[in-house]
Amino acid sequence: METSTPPPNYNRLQALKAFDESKAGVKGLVDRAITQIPRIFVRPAEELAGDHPISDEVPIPVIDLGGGASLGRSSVVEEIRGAAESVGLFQVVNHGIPAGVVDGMLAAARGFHEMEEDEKRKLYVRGIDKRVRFGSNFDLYGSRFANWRDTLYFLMGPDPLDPLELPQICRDATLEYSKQVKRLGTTIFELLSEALGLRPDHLLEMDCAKGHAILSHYYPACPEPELTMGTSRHSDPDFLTILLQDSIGGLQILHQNKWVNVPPVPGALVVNIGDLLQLMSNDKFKSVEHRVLANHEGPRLSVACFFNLHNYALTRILHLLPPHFLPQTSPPISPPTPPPPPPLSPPQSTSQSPQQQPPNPLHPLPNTLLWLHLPLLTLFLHSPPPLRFSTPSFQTRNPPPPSCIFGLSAKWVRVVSLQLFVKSPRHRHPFSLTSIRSIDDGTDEYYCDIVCEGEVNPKGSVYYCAKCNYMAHLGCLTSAPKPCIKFSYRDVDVSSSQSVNQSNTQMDQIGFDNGVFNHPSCENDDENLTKLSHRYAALRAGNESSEVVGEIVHFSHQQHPLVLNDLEKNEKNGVICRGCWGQILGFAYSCSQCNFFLHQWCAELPPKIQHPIHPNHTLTLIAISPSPSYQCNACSEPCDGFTFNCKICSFNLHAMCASIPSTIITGIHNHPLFLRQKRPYLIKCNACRSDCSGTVFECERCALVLDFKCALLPHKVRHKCHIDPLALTYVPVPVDDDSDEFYCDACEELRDPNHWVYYCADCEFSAHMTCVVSELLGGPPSKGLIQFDHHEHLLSLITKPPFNSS
Ligand SMILES: O=C(O)CCC(=O)C(=O)O
Ligand SMILES: [Fe+2]
Repeated sequence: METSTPPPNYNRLQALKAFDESKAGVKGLVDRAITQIPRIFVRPAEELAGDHPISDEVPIPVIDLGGGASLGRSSVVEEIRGAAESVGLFQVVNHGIPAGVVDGMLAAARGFHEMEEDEKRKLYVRGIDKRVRFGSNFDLYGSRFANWRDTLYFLMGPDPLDPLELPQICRDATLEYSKQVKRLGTTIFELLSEALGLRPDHLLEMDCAKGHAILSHYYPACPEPELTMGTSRHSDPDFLTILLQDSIGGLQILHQNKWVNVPPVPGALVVNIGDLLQLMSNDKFKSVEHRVLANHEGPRLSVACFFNLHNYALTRILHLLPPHFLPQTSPPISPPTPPPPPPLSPPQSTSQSPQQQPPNPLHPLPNTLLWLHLPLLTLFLHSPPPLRFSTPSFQTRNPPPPSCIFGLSAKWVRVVSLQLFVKSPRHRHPFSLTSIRSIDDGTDEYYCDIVCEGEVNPKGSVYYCAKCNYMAHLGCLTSAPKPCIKFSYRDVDVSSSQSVNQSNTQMDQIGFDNGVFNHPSCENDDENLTKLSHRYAALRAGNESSEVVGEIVHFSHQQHPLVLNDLEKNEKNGVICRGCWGQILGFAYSCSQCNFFLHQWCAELPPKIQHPIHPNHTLTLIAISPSPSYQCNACSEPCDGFTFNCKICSFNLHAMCASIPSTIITGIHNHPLFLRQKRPYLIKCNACRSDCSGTVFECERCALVLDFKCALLPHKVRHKCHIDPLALTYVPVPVDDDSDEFYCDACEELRDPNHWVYYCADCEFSAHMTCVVSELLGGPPSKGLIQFDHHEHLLSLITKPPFNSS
């Protein structure tokens, strides 16, 4: 085929750039009456060859939200649960959005896309900073082929969008549709919460419906539709999408390796689960891959509403307690009484009888974190929690951390890591929270060995004992008849005085060797871990509430007991933790005789952990002074303070680095990034282009690889070098630029155009990553102050005191 073999002088980048600079989108091409599609739109031959067959065998569920006379809320919840679990997509009718509003939205979208090119050009922008933008192929320079589609994008919330920012031609219709679709989204999140066995407001309380964006897609008629795509195969990187499509069709989902049509149903809206909800539900709900075919017929219009937090947040933890992990027969743990579910859609709803209520949730939410699950955690750009906790370890290395410490890994990391390790009376070894994917023992069926013997979802996570290759459903283990014992002392049964005495002996054996304090449990059987925890528990007075004052003997400061107290109340805020060198604000352990403080989280770190990036051996907690022989295998910085260590392999992880979730979603990239061990072959970080000598985060969909530190960089910062916020971005090289030299607008030195930059699209200002956040990257400190958009104060540097255990 002529179009599949590029002519010898074909310059793809130039062609992309020409299309981009026309700012007229695909509609602009069609208006010029082309008969062949430009080569940038042609799907590569190997992709065409590897495509899946099309099938209509699987009917797409159509769910009547009105319920009808005989259907109650519970059957709607059941239908939604079935669809979200099996297909990941369904259509809803009787959804409560009036036909006039829906039609008005489609007409308004069409009105915008069919305006004069000059009018649309005013909103044409590349980059993701604008809340209102028109464009074609937002990933133009990064995708393998361009899509036959233009898009108008509005970020409607969480912060309200000034209505005057919307183009007048579609303003009223979009505002009305946005309001109605948000209301529908709220209803669907309630139903989905119930489908997970949770209180109706659970997903709403986790801010799932807090932000949404409206994308109006325009798919012009295509002269060669078989050669391209309207929208390439993808899944949505949000919580949930509600899609309005016109009657042309072309949307398909990938189900059991076949492309299945999602036929337009009059009056229906399409709902699909996004990646975040799949993660949060521990893969119970499916974020289905989908695409849109190009078509001779056109234009096709669709309006997608993405429920997402967008760039609103800085760092936020999402945790969900998936009910399918809980045996149905388990007694409820102080279940709260769920509020009555709201009506589904105003006209048809009937009041619910008690029998129609969803089953009681089995757990109080969200105060217990028993089932908090590492791979479920999602990092968003979000305002940090109160500044009580220390910086991640790589920030606390050289140079020292900003004094007003924000948390890339703040409270949530601390909370999370306490839940990663559990000890159950049913098994002698501790269990660690592990993704099945990382176990990979050659089998493809997994069973709960410890409790129910039932099958385990191969895409989910379990509590896992690596020594015995035993696993248990998260819920099975944590809802075992006797409460399971978490490694943190606070959950340990304090009744066993015998254990306390035995652990005294262990405590006496703590050794000091080459600047390394060995945790007493290093050399001993795992069962001592429990005993040690018992000792902590026995020493502690009071109960779980934050008012408690507890006392422990800590392995890193054996000479005196440490007492837990509120430094804020005692006006001692701002002291430094000897475990992680972060500032302490609020609760901490302190020694009344020495100037020695530990964050509560640092003091309560588990003595041993099993970590997904070092699965073959247990890691032991040690406290060390900086030494070239101890380098963190995640961030590659020297270890200093509390470190998890494998003696056999000389493998180390800063306690903080060990606590970073193995799945993150950051504003830097649209898809989840997965924590992976260093590859056997040399691999370069896409952002800084340096060899990844440590652990990486990678996207399974885009072959994007970021080293540990770059992946955790803030997506957006405000820095003294530029007046507007800067976003961490890859900025494509302008091909028409005569000069082949590129400069950093902050330091005015040369920059490598292949490296990511902190970028302001409005001013085309680009700065080296290191110029903006040198503190985080371990380079020379940028002088003075730095501001991150998630923290209102400027951050300054403080000097770290030398490590000294007394
Ligand atoms: O246009 C469509 O039907 C689907 C659009 C879509 O998948 C998206 O916006 O993510
Ligand atoms: Fe999509």
